[in-house]
Amino acid sequence: MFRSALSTAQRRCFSISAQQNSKVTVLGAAGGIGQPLSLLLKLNPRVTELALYDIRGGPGVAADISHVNTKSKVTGYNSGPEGLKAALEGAEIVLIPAGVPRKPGMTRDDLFNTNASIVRDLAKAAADHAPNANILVIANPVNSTVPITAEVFKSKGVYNPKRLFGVTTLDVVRASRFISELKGTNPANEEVTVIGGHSGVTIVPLLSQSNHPDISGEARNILVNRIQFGGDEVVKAKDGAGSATLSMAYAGSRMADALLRAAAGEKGVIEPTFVQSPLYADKKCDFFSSKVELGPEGVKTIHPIGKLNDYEKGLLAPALEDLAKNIAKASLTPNSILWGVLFANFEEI
Ligand SMILES: NC(=O)c1ccc[n+]([C@@H]2O[C@H](COP(=O)([O-])OP(=O)(O)OC[C@H]3O[C@@H](n4cnc5c(N)ncnc54)[C@H](O)[C@@H]3O)[C@@H](O)[C@H]2O)c1
Ligand SMILES: O=C(O)C[C@H](O)C(=O)O
Repeated sequence: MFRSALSTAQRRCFSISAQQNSKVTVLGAAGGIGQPLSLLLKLNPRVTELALYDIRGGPGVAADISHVNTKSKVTGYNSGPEGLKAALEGAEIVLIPAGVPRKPGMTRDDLFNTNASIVRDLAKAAADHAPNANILVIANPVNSTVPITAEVFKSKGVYNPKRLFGVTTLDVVRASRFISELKGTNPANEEVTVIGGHSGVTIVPLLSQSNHPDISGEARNILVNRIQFGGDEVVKAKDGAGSATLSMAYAGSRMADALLRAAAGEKGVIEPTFVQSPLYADKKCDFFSSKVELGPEGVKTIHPIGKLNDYEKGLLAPALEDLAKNIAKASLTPNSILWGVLFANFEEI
């Protein structure tokens, strides 16, 4: 079952005995996403050291995962600045699933007040102790937590837009699976470009660029809606016990693996991801998810969106409107989380 969930590229890489020395850090490692994500990273031979941090339970999860008989070293850290520093130092990749998940009836934006400060504080530690790492933000609302992370790194003078990623891989994973269910095909052969952001209408699947540009009418409406609101499907089914964790762990592990392969010199590694992007900067969307080619320096090339049909243009307009608001919120909220950054910097002087 595990095998069939892996992409061809991932299967290939998982069977390679890699020479890389790569420390990967998970912040929020004891959570619903953190635990299976850490397990999948333990199975990746490109990861040589796995550092697991959480405000509670990091060392326990690390002890458990460390018994899996792959070569990587696993370390777990207790809550606090010392543990955080040790977890981050020397990291090539830092994944941040730390944060509160949704309950039924909530939007991802409703998580802003809680998660913005969690991500801000972890980003501050990452800027201090792993300024050159690839930072992969999973915590919601991704449309806002990524710009917050950028502001924190800027305030520390270490911002490199090529190294900051909002993880939107789950949208692409869902699109591939849902279209394969509809068409009775193998999802491994179904690639659907998904652009925009990571919440509701900001998620824009480009079916016209998939293997099935013919899907239209009510079937298309239903499929697009399912891709846009796939997260709600899981939140509803979990009935108060959180949101997607296992599929997200798979998606996060796929994104981390793509960066590790690109760092090892593999060419043509392309993943959709939410990065600082020129594509719709004129619409106040300085961050945008699209196909991005990865390289040893992180972002190598942001691919153009390609041709959209009228239906997709109709999806993109409200997506850009919402996304611009989500991005602006990261710096414009009255009780600006950036005050926290400035205050913290002031305290250090
Ligand atoms: N990007 C995506 O596609 C995607 C998909 C699913 C979930 N998410 C988001 O990921 C986040 C985590 O979801 P989950 O289901 O794993 O939640 P969870 O509550 O199961 O786990 C969160 C973990 O974060 C830890 N944590 C909280 N504050 C912390 C801090 N300051 N430092 C370190 N660890 C801290 C908690 O102790 C907990 O173990 C949520 O915000 C959720 O909305 C994003
Ligand atoms: O839906 C959520 O809140 C979690 C995540 O963003 C998802 O898409 O599953």
